[in-house]
Amino acid sequence: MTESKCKTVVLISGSGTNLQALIDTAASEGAEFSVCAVISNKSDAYGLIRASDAGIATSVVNHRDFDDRGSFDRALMEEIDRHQPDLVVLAGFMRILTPEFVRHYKGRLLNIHPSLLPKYQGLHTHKRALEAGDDEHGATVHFVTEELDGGPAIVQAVVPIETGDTPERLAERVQVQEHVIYPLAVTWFAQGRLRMMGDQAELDGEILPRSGKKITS
Ligand SMILES: Nc1nc2c(c(=O)[nH]1)N[C@@H](CN(C=O)c1ccc(C(=O)N[C@@H](CCC(=O)O)C(=O)O)cc1)CN2
Ligand SMILES: NCC(=O)N[C@@H]1O[C@H](COP(=O)([O-])[O-])[C@@H](O)[C@H]1O
Repeated sequence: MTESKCKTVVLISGSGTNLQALIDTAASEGAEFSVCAVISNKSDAYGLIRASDAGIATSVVNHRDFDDRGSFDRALMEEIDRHQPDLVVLAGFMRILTPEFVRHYKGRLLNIHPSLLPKYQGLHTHKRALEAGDDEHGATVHFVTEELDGGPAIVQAVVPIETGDTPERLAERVQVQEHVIYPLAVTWFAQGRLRMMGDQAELDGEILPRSGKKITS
């Protein structure tokens, strides 16, 4: 990475509240990274409006326009690489990526997942945590690997589950913490403090625990 800011491309599929948190952090005094482009697989993603309002380049690569995952991912890679990013950030991006894509961005591809990984990989995590009777839930920022939501964890926010919680109410409280930990992890990467070492994450030269650095709300 040169002396200039860490160039980040953000991939979205929906509302973009995590994108907004990254945009706001990138716009703040002393920010260590910039959001240079936002790419969505869905043309109606509200996150595209958030990016446009912030003067950030946007594009849509719709997975429905391709015959298979491989061709979609190659088109996505071509669009991403036009911006020559230092880091690619998945922020509510809802497509499973192929091994080819993951290899291409290995070590510079992050995701935020709405659970305390390794619990509840995949979808519908809030509902699953409630149905399991867990007393806590949360979110995890991790490096992306071929294994779905199985990459090395970087940072986790723990959110207590409250009596009467619904998946929607729980998701709201989890997202408040997502908007804290995602900018934090991206900043660590931009500062050159965070890297992926094999199947582990390393911060300031120290291997992080399996579930990442814990932040309790
Ligand atoms: N190879 C990887 N790809 C992706 C990862 C990853 O860790 N490795 N993380 C996900 C993000 N994610 C959860 O955090 C996730 C996104 C999407 C899905 C999924 O089942 N997608 C379906 C379509 C669902 C939809 O369109 O609503 C699919 O792709 O068929 C699971 C987990 C991003 N990719
Ligand atoms: N498996 C991926 C996944 O479920 N990601 C989740 O989607 C939401 C996106 O919200 P946003 O578009 O408002 O940032 C976030 O809560 C994120 O954890």
